[in-house]
Amino acid sequence: PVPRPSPPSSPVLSKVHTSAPDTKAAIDRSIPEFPAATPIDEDNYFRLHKSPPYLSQISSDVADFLNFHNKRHRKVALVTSGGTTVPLENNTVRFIDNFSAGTRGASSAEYFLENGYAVIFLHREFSLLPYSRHYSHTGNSFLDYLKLSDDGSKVEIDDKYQKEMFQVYKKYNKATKNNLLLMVPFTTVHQYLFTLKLVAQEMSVMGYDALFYLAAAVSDFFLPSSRIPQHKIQSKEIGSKLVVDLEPVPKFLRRLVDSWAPIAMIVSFKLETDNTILISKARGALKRYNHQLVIGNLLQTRKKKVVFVTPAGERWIELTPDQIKDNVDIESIIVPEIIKLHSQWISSRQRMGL
Ligand SMILES: CC(C)(COP(=O)(O)O)[C@@H](O)C(=O)NCCC(=O)N[C@@H](CSSC[C@H](N)C(=O)O)C(=O)O
Repeated sequence: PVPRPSPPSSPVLSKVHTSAPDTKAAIDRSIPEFPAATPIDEDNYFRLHKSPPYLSQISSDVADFLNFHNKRHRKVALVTSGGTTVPLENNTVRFIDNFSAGTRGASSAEYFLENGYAVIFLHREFSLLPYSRHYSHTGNSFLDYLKLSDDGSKVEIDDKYQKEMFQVYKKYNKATKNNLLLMVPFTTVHQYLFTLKLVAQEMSVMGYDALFYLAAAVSDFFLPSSRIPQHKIQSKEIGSKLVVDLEPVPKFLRRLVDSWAPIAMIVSFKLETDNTILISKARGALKRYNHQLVIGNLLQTRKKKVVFVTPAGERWIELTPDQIKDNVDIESIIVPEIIKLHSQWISSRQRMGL
């Protein structure tokens, strides 16, 4: 028997960082102008833009991770989380950001792990992470959870946090010790699209055991390499106003469903702020991309209710006042529902002999 590779002792962090501007991939005037969003030109985006320099590192981390879980017939969820940025200069001083704290993705990743899935967490670098989200970005410093020992000789966890932190740490420890969580960062929409395409294509080895859960807040417009200034835009040069001429981001969801991951189950999120258009926009996305589920949510109420939109119709999931009072994560209800749908998806494909 092939000796089992011993799992890494810490969450496999692709040893890459994405938040520093990649000034080397500077202006490339040789890249022709092209409208990025027409279906025919979508792949031009990938053909004509340079992929992030660290992608081969991520590719081997993902391949090892998938190989490890494929051998164990474990389902794998690709959870995307956080907002993508659109840099306005190559030496990025200004960028357009998409709102997302990363709660939806980080919390959902925990519930996928708790339900036996392995998770590739494709996340905005420095946004909320599974498990540590309970103690970061909370307005407190992590030092607020610590105290000095009675004899003052060392630091330890403050007693009032022991019980809850013990539960969180046990789950974190199980995920990391068993190589169940692979953390893959992005910052720009460019990095996100190249990495999503790479991971999606590698996940085809998982067949129907692959699930895509697209909670990242993805930019709809970007500044093509052919037009991005190299250095910080000088206000005196542009006079009183800055005019930014953006292109639509390639409709990657169409590429994901049609070509990168044609047999996996794909769940996307539709974010709106106007309740009167939420369901129609979610239905529109489902019809346009022909994937399995769109979860609609309003920015204002995203932590309390969401709507599942499938070809069969729509169904709201809403926390009760008691659940809100008890700080129940809505993802603790969403994720098991999705897992049920994933099992049904797999059996239906197997019944059809696909
Ligand atoms: C971002 C939130 C609201 C979570 O918030 P935090 O917990 O604070 O992180 C998430 O639930 C969500 O709606 N994510 C999806 C947001 C999004 O950008 N959705 C896109 C669909 S994916 S981008 C798809 C692209 N436009 C295309 O058509 O291919 C959209 O609404 O249009």
